Amino acid sequence: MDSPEEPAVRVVALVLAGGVGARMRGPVPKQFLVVRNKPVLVYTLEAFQRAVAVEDIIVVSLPEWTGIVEQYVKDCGLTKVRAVLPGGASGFESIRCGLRYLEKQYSPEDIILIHDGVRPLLTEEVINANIAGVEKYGNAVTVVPATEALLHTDDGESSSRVVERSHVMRTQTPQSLRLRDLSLIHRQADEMGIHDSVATCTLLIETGHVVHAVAGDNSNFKLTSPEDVALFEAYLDAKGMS
Ligand SMILES: C[C@](O)(CO)[C@H](O)COP(=O)(O)O
Repeated sequence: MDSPEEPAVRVVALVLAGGVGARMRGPVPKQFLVVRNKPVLVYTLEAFQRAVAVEDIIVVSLPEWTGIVEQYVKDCGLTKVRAVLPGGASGFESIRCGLRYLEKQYSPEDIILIHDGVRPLLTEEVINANIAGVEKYGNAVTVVPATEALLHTDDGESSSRVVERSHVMRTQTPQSLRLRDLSLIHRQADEMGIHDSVATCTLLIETGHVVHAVAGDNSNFKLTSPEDVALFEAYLDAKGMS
């Protein structure tokens, strides 16, 4: 007798575009900055659109920009984008907004890749490494090694303690896990009185879980300050993407 077919696991990108980007000091939030005729966020969404394993993309945006994002989605043929949702006051809150939607639309076993909208040079290799990491370990956090000397500081001005760099991993995104585990850590955060956390990897640790690293790459950097735009343009030239 045939066994009943397992429903296929879907891979969903949850792209965060809800930050105001104060450090960029620009006229528009950094995810909407137009670089070589295209907003940064569109480059990021295109990386998931190209990735064969990714089925759906959900965008969480600054509330007043959702209409504009929907227009970009239409104009740029981003056919995998299923929803553009208004975000909250922090990354943590924006993930919550996404989570409420995901819990209604997807299955607990589906794999969610949480990614910063301002990391536009994400590769399919890193996306696939995240999916494989979730399948093998239950979660995957993209990291790169620390290559500089690292010093601990309490006051931001002086240090008397070296942090051994071989014990440090610099995190990037995607940070990925099954929907059921994303729901679980946010439920645990509520129970523990955690109202904010820097990232999904920090929330996993704060709620008592072990995170598993997968290799990112230096081109998957976060556009944070004005100099990063020049770096982004240099990468676009080097990769022949402009
Ligand atoms: C999630 C993150 O990109 C990991 O490096 C980072 O923590 C995001 O920080 P932000 O200040 O919310 O941009």
